[in-house]
Amino acid sequence: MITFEGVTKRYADGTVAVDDLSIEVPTGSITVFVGPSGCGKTTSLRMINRMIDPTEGRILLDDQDIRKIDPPTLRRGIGYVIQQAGLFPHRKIVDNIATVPYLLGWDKKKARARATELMERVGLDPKLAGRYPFQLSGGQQQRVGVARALAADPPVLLMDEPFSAVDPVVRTSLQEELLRLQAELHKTIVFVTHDIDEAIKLGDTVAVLRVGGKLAQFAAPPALLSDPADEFVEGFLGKDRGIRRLSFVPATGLETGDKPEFPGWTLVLDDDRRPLGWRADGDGGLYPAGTVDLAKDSLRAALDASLIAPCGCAVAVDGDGVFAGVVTREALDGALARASGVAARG
Ligand SMILES: Nc1ncnc2c1ncn2[C@@H]1O[C@H](COP(=O)(O)OP(=O)(O)OP(=O)(O)O)[C@@H](O)[C@H]1O
Repeated sequence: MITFEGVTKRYADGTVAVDDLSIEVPTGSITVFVGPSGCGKTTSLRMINRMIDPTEGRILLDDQDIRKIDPPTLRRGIGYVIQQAGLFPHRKIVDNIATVPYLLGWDKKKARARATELMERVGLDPKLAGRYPFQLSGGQQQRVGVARALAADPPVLLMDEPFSAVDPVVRTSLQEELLRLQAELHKTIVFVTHDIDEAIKLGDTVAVLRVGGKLAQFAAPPALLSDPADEFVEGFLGKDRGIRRLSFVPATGLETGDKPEFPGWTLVLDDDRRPLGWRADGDGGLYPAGTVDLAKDSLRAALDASLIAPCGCAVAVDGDGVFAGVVTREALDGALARASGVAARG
């Protein structure tokens, strides 16, 4: 756990970048610092690895005051990923990733073997190992940055806007890769972004900061969406909070009818009982079936599937895409009503 206790950072010119921040960053989960430009996100992050020292207050890492740990020792347990990866341009990819193992005195063979293993972990073709950073795409460079930060297996990972310099499609895949990695590795990750959607997608907990370095709210994404602390947080969260919140409500338990039909429509299944589409009784045309896997998808996905289907009825499938039932409108309406009831209660 990383604990901020009344942490303030005032720069020499008097700028208060962080103002009396007290939060607990839980071990093994992702905590996101989000807020507009200049609200003190990077300053807060860099105080964790002592690139910046607080003016007041203290930061504890697993109950130990980090001022009592010398910075090189502290940083050995903390990986650091920055925007545009910050790779060494004259070092091959494999040697960029092996930077910390080399510093720790690993022999070259072991360090390179670790680097190659990490390339696969972060979704990079090991054939790229001998290239230089300029020979990689922006997304690939970011993956190298993540691999480099993980090389010595630090328990803590600091990530400062790591995905903001790549296009939205690559960004989405990097975010998904991070979540997949985290499900395996369970690192304590502190992630800085100015993008609230990224914060909500990645964060187990989100700290919203306002300019002046004041904490506006510290909460899990569903709570943030259903119960923003004030107008600033509400405005920062933007529109469609209700719909976005449904992403956190599991679709498990939605009732289904077992007949592949709905008045006026028949669901066409292939030989393996996978839905092909809805056949209209009237014109005989085949229209798309919106499918949802109730075991793993959200209520938002179920609603979306029902809106895609021409008859307004989502089709449940199992993990192999095999027909598992038709989600009744009553079941969906009931689940939506329950979800909004929970939201209203906060
Ligand atoms: N070395 C410094 N000296 C004086 N002021 C600084 C210094 N570094 C940062 N600041 C100021 O502290 C405030 C917080 O900066 P910080 O970089 O932490 O914000 P941020 O939220 O990460 O911003 P951005 O999203 O734009 O990167 C800003 O007003 C910034 O101008």
